[in-house]
Amino acid sequence: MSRIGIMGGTFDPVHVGHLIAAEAAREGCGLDEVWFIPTYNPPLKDNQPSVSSELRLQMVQEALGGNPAFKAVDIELKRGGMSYSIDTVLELKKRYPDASFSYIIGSDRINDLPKWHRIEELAELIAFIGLEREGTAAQLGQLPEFIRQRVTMAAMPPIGISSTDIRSRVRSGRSIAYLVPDTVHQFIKRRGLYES
Ligand SMILES: Nc1ncnc2c1ncn2[C@@H]1O[C@H](COP(=O)(O)OP(=O)(O)OP(=O)(O)O)[C@@H](O)[C@H]1O
Ligand SMILES: O=C(O)c1ccc[n+]([C@@H]2O[C@H](COP(=O)([O-])O)[C@@H](O)[C@H]2O)c1
Repeated sequence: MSRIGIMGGTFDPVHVGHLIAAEAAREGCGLDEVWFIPTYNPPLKDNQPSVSSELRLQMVQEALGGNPAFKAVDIELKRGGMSYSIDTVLELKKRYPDASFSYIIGSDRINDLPKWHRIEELAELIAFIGLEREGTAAQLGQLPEFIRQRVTMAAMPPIGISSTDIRSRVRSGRSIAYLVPDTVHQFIKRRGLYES
């Protein structure tokens, strides 16, 4: 049975923090593959994404390059609407009954888990692989028991990079070199994304 990690995100834009988190989860939890799934409309985010879902998907594809263990999956973009993880997990389990899925998630999002749509059902269907994110420690002790028992932490070097900071850097003409893969950097420059 293949073990698949779901790396869900807005990826507005994808950055090396996402890639390092995915690799840490893959290695730490013995995953066969990590599927990067850009949201169409992210729940619990106040603002709409700055660029279209097609562009966010294309940047993810650029970032993953030829890594055979990483793949971009457009299931949420095709579904449209609010990208609730419960809908994605139900759809993936139906389509791939022989795979085993876990959800990769940074510590900022771990702390939000009780607010996720139909979380009781989701936590029964899937386990979470948590990664500490610089600036927001995972508060596992604050989570209800039914969620806490489904979270396994994997180690990763703390990476203080966010898409918010990258967007703000581009807007103010500062460098984003090495914060995103070079292919993504060129893509952003070529299309003038995030400049205003
Ligand atoms: N630097 C990082 N270290 C660990 N996990 C991260 C890091 N950046 C993002 N993640 C995790 O990746 C997933 C997708 O994140 P998302 O696409 O929202 O990026 P973001 O940098 O948090 O974006 P924004 O700044 O726009 O909120 C979430 O689970 C998030 O916790
Ligand atoms: O299903 C939910 O209610 C839910 C609430 C918040 C976040 N998520 C998922 O968590 C992933 C990371 O979210 P974000 O907002 O950091 O891009 C992404 O796949 C979202 O769809 C899911």
